[in-house]
Amino acid sequence: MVPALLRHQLRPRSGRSSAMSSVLSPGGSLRTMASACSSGSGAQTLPKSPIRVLRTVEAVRRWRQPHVINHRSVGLVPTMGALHEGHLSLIRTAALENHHVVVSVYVNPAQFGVREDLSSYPVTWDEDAKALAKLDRELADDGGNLGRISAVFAPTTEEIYPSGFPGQEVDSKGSFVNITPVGEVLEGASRPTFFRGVATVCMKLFNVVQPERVYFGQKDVQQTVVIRSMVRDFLLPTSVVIGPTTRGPDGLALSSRNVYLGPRRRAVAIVLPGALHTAEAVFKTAGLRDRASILGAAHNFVAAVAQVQADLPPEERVTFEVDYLSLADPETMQEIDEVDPARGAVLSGAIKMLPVEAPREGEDLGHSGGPAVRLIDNIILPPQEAKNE
Ligand SMILES: Nc1ncnc2c1ncn2[C@@H]1O[C@H](COP(=O)(O)OP(=O)(O)OP(=O)(O)O)[C@@H](O)[C@H]1O
Ligand SMILES: CC(C)(CO)[C@@H](O)C(=O)[O-]
Ligand code: BAL
Repeated sequence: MVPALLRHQLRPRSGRSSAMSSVLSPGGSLRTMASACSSGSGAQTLPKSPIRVLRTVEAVRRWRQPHVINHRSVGLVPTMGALHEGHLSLIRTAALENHHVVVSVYVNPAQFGVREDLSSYPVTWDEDAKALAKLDRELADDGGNLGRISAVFAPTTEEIYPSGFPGQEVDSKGSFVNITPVGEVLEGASRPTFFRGVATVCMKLFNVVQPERVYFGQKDVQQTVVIRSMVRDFLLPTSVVIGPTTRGPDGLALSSRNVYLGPRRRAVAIVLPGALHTAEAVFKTAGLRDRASILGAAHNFVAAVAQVQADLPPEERVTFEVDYLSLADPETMQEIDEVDPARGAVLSGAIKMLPVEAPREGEDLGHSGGPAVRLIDNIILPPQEAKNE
């Protein structure tokens, strides 16, 4: 059987870099968002655009109702804003397949650990609004699309968590959705409240928007497995569509958090896709299937890059730590010793780019002064077709 994750891969598109100019705090973003919207006909819209901005659960439900009656399909693209070409590619796919596309923009506190970057997470509402308006015009001009961006759902935390601010501690009480064991390994091991927060907010977004289809990026591969499991196990009436990872010209996966890197660390961050590609080649080109050979190649690649950096003077050097390099089953994300050709596998990794130890004068260290940045990436090793005898 071909695992579901692998059946939904789309062809990759290349992307632009994700430089974000205006960076505001989450609180500031809401004020900016409100003032950035025009409200000529009563409903708020993005500037110079027909895209509605819906801020409440009730407003989404009111907007949604006639589309249920008229059998118009809705595709939801959940995001945390700071939009880049990866997000836009998901929206393009959603517009091909649905009469209406809803993009949610919400930095969900429940998925950030207490010591994570909730307070500095990049918020670029003005740029996001412009990117969405521009994309919507592009979608309208292209006759091949079924729909356009009909609405942005940008709720407040009061709307999404009516019982109060969600707990960020592992033992917090509250109404949470837990998807285990898939949510406990890899990203879940490093970020113990992460998938609880993701599953909880996605359940809420799906309940509010009631989309026929939801769109997620392969960049966050374990998240796609968690969401698929949630949809299956809670019998949710929505289809999960996975879009390919959009990369910069250097091969680095686009990510809102790349803005933290600054040029020096960005140049070295490609160690992660490099390691995964090296491991992929062991499987694809050398034809080896065992864990030691595949992941050994990735670890050797990383060690070689780390050595090059260690030999540089501190004002040129970049340091990083490998969180994990993994070879896992595509349906469960559990580690495997050997790739089963009928199932394929997911090669994934996470690295922490450490702060620059000796900044040069005037050096651009990245957003928020260049804190440690955790980056993730993955490559799918697809199942091999059975040969016809
Ligand atoms: N490079 C990418 N290619 C395709 N999809 C992406 C890419 N980056 C993010 N996505 C998808 O966009 C959706 C929203 O992601 P999110 O807003 O967290 O952006 P992000 O770039 O992943 O941010 P972060 O840096 O916090 O991980 C998710 O489904 C995510 O997988
Ligand atoms: C799916 C998501 C929008 C939930 O907050 C987030 O985890 C993300 O952006 O990948
Ligand atoms: N794209 C995943 C969101 C997060 O890391 O919080």
